[in-house]
Amino acid sequence: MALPNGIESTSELLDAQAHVWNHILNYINSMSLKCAVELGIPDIIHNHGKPMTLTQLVNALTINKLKSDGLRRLMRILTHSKFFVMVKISKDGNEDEDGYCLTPASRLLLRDEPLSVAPFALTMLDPILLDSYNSVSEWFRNDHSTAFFTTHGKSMWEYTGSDKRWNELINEGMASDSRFVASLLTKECKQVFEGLRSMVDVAGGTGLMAKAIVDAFPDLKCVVLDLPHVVAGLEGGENLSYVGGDMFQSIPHADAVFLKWILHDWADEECVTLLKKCKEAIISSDNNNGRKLIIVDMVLDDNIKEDNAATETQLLFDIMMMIPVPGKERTEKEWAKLFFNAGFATYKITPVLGLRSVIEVFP
Ligand SMILES: C[S@@+](CC[C@H](N)C(=O)[O-])C[C@H]1O[C@@H](n2cnc3c(N)ncnc32)[C@H](O)[C@@H]1O
Ligand SMILES: O=c1cc(-c2ccc(O)cc2)oc2c(O)c(O)ccc12
Repeated sequence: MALPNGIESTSELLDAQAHVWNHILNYINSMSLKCAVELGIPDIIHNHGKPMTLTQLVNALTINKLKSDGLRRLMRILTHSKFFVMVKISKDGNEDEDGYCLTPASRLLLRDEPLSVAPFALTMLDPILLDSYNSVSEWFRNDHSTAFFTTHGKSMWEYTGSDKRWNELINEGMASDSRFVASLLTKECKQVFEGLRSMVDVAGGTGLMAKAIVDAFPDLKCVVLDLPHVVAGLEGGENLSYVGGDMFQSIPHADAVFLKWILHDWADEECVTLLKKCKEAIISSDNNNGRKLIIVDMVLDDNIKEDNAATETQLLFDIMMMIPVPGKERTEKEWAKLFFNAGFATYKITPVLGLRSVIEVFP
């Protein structure tokens, strides 16, 4: 049999086939992870307090006991992808047994872990989002702003306002990420907030981030602005208040404006409009540490590093920002262009949040 054009040897042919197969089946890694979170496997192993055998795991889970071999195979792929490790448990006088333990990655999937990413897994792998990925080629041919719109007939934020389950899922997802970022920001980036008297968290969701910031900086008053259905019924406190509204129309005045995971939702034109509104909101502040935007978002590497997991995750986020929302992840050059087009003079990037950075922007 002739080799396909451009393939020079049988081994190159077989490597190419394995590469394609791996990419076709890669979603099974994501779905296996989702299944483990839904079944509560990390929590059950954690609560067991010591390595757990397959039999113990089957007995502890509320599953059909006839499916224990399926569970063994699920645990095998998840152990291969470093969510669990197997250790030998010695039994008096008998052969050793294998037991499953958690890894740093599966500790982040525990439900009661304050920094849990379980809500992120369940939201990102919910059919509401996954269905949109089946419309991507259709979206490339039509004039809709997102594949989410092609699938559901409305924007993701409109959908959130019309579906209670999805609204709760997405708000809990955002809140869990805010817990994660807040715990790092208030420890590692104190100087960014020190001396501020007022701040608006623009599109701040249900306000978890703002709550953590006012708790860490008691002299700071924070307003959370988000769409009316997101902040409906939420009660503020001494230093925290909520405003329902449209950030493209008006933003309350303050020393500083905080934007976490907002600008990556929007195309350049909307970002410049929003940045100009943010500038209007801070420009009259007389606070020397104020008159700034504090942005939490990704800064993509200019040079794509091959075989680098961090680069790949950033590129996956960039595609994710194209499917439910009309957004993108940006390189430093792309960020700078937005800031200068919106009339800002300087910016400072502090890469302290793993794949994301804190960007301070000054008029
Ligand atoms: C990706 S979420 C980020 C939420 C929050 N900043 C965080 O990081 O947890 C985007 C937020 O933008 C809000 N949003 C979308 N369009 C908006 C608008 N026109 N005005 C105000 N908020 C808006 C959504 O309701 C949602 O809470
Ligand atoms: O569609 C999403 C989903 C999220 C999300 C879900 C669950 C979490 O625990 C965290 C985040 O985040 C998004 C986001 O930040 C965005 O800008 C657009 C879409 C989504």
